[in-house]
Amino acid sequence: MASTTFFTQKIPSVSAIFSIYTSLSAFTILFRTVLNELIPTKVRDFIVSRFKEHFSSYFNPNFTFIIEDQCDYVTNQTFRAAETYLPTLLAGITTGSLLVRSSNLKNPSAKPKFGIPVNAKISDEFEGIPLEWTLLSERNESPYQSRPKRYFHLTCKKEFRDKIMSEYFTYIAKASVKILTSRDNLKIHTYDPKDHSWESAIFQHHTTFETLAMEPEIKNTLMRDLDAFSNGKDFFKTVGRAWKRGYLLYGPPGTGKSSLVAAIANHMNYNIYDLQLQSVQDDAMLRQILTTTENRSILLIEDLDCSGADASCRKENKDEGEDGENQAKNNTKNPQVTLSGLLNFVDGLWSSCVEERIIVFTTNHREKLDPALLRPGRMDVHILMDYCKPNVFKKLAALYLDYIEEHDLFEPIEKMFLEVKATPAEVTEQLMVSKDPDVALKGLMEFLESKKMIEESEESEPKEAEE
Ligand SMILES: Nc1ncnc2c1ncn2[C@@H]1O[C@H](COP(=O)(O)OP(=O)(O)OP(=O)(O)O)[C@@H](O)[C@H]1O
Repeated sequence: MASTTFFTQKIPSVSAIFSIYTSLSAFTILFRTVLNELIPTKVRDFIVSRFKEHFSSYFNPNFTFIIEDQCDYVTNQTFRAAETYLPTLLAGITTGSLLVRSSNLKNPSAKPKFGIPVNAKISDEFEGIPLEWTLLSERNESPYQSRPKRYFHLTCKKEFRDKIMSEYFTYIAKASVKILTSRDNLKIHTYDPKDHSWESAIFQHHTTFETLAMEPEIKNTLMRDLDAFSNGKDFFKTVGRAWKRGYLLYGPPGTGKSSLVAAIANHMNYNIYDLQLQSVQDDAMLRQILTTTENRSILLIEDLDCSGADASCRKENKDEGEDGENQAKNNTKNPQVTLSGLLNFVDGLWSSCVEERIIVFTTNHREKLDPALLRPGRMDVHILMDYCKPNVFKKLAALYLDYIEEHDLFEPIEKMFLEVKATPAEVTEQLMVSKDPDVALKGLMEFLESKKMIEESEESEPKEAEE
């Protein structure tokens, strides 16, 4: 009897349950309607997302590091290190795809290189800790960048977070430096103003210091200077200077300025960033462009006297009678890359944002450059690439004519070089006419003689006019 009373007291009747359910449903509908009516969608989404985030992070055993491609307006060096290091782990890739690239024009049958596709997961292990990398990409909202924004997710168990933070990132930074130092292909990057990004190509220039004809003393001094620079990390730190070196290569067209840049890149194993200053809108853009270059690289700015940042061009236009309106038009093409903006990179605070950097300026007219660019400390070394002289000729003859060291025509040709202005480019053109030294050297001698006659007649022309 007691048990019957218990059951009749504790278990509600079906009608009672139904009425509770109806009331609850009505309350839920009412609550949802009030929520929808009173709280704006954005606020609701925010509350829901925070709620989810809180609970998922509470229960999620993993921790994720996010490594963006850019930070503080410069390339994120951790991103760069990961990009270099991860292709060595492609055996651990768990997504069913891989990028295959082959850009070696020298050897089309060379083994292709493999890259990381977006969303692919790559496994790594650090001191027994399993890790997972993912490359992600999303639309870029920046007005200066049309390329997608890329970033890595690195995931590990929460308990290893501190160890990864303190040791693993340093480990991949060191590993990437090792990989870059032993890379077999150099790259040349050119800035694309439409896309606001650097376009890359494999750099296959064969010129080395061996094949470059220069006065031996200048060449040896330059090579020693480059080696001291590359081994000089501690020195630059001790004396409190940015680890960079500036070279100004000047001389007439065809004397080997571009060839020398190639020889420096091959000697140092540095990539080249070739920047046309005319394609840069203003100093802010210049800063953004230059801070997205990598360490251990050459920044090349050719024909500096015509870059627009240098006052000489504008002055020249003025001298040639360009009126104010035309000058203004030209200035809108390149409104605000100023000399001081450029100097800031050569010498100022921004010059230290990339490490182990060589900056090379070339010009055919050093005398036209703004004196501010030539002041001590701006460019560390000035190198004149001059017209061909006997020593340079001998080197070119040896290179082009099967290591020839002597020939009857050497003496008269060497004498000619003391009187005639011929560039190494002109000389190599003559030497390539034949593999037979008699034919090639005879052709060169005739070329120099005809040049001498032209030069003499040009010199006498103004005198005749005066008479
Ligand atoms: N010093 C040199 N040693 C060997 N080859 C040279 C040298 N100078 C010029 N040449 C030859 O001439 C070609 C043109 O030279 P290069 O483009 O390097 O000259 P440049 O001074 O940079 O000319 P520009 O001022 O017109 O750019 C080179 O590809 C190379 O074949």
